[in-house]
Amino acid sequence: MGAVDPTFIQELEHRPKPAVIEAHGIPQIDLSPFTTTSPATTTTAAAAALRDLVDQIRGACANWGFFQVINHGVPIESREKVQAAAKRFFDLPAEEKRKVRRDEANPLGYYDTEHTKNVRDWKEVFDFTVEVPTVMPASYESDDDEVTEYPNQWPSYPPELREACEEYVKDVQKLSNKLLELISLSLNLPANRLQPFFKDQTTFVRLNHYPPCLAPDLALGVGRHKDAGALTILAQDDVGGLEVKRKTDGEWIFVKPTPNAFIINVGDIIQVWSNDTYESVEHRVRVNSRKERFSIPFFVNPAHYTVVEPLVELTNEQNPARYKGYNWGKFFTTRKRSNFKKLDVENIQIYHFKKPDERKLDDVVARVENVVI
Ligand SMILES: O=C(O)CCC(=O)C(=O)O
Ligand SMILES: [Fe+2]
Repeated sequence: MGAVDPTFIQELEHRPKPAVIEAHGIPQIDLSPFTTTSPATTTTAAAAALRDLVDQIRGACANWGFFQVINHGVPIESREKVQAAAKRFFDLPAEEKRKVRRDEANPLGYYDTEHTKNVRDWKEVFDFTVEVPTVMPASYESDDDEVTEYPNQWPSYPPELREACEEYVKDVQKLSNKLLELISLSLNLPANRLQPFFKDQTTFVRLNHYPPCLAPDLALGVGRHKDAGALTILAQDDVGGLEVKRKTDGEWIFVKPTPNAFIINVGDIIQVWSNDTYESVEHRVRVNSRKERFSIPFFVNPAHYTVVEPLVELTNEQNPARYKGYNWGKFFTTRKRSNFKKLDVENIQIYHFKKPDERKLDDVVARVENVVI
């Protein structure tokens, strides 16, 4: 990427601030009580440690929507292999990378012109799915029931990329299952309550590369957004750039990299399942004039046919469902469509499925905060 094209330039109010505010208090959670024992623990001490862990998860999800985990069980070598192979891939000439370029029919593979909220992101990506095959609706049209398979497009160079990614997803998948169990427990649900939604999961992994940028004050690596899926398990390198919008005061907070930790954020689907007990949090990525940066989000997404709606156990007469159900596959394909083409319309959001009374309230909040939800 050369000089800064106007398509990358953020509106004044969305540009990164020169002064970085570092995160103090983003919870760091030690998963060892859960990674070394199973949830069906027997000893009293282990049971108490698990209860404490579930309390920490509840607090982090409710107050931040965002936390880091350590002692998560994913071997460091597994992550390092993907990072090294990703660097070799992104170092290739553009025409080589474009051999596995994504297109409208297959949104997996390489891509360098992604837009977030209609402004181009300063990044290039490589996407692949965890399940092979991954089944998705063939179109975003609500009356079209046809489905399609998304094939992964592995490059021939570097040859080790595919195996490194396949090993990595096996390890992160275990962490994903554990986190879903912990989140279920934290909502006072059985540990396996969310598991059935992921039988034919549409989980995918993205390798992000943010090249150095000549105008880090004007552009963003990824513009402000919330993750649409259930949960994101993010590995970031030691350069840093991720910023999270703090719930308490709306301030953008820099998430300082912690070696070998994963950053977990609650996505829109958990917000809906939990009927707003937990909220997905806006985040963005600033870029750097000198250093390139790599990150690897693992987007935990349910089966395409999942109707996403508040879980019945979490709603009652006093706390009625705040959302109408929506089809995950159709939601995803609608999003992809507007990513693909730079459409001058607002992207589909869970906000659009809020029940009328709730929506009115959100309109007021959005106006007060002056944000586009
Ligand atoms: O690179 C990062 O730190 C975050 C990337 C991100 O938010 C995304 O790809 O959805
Ligand atoms: Fe994100």
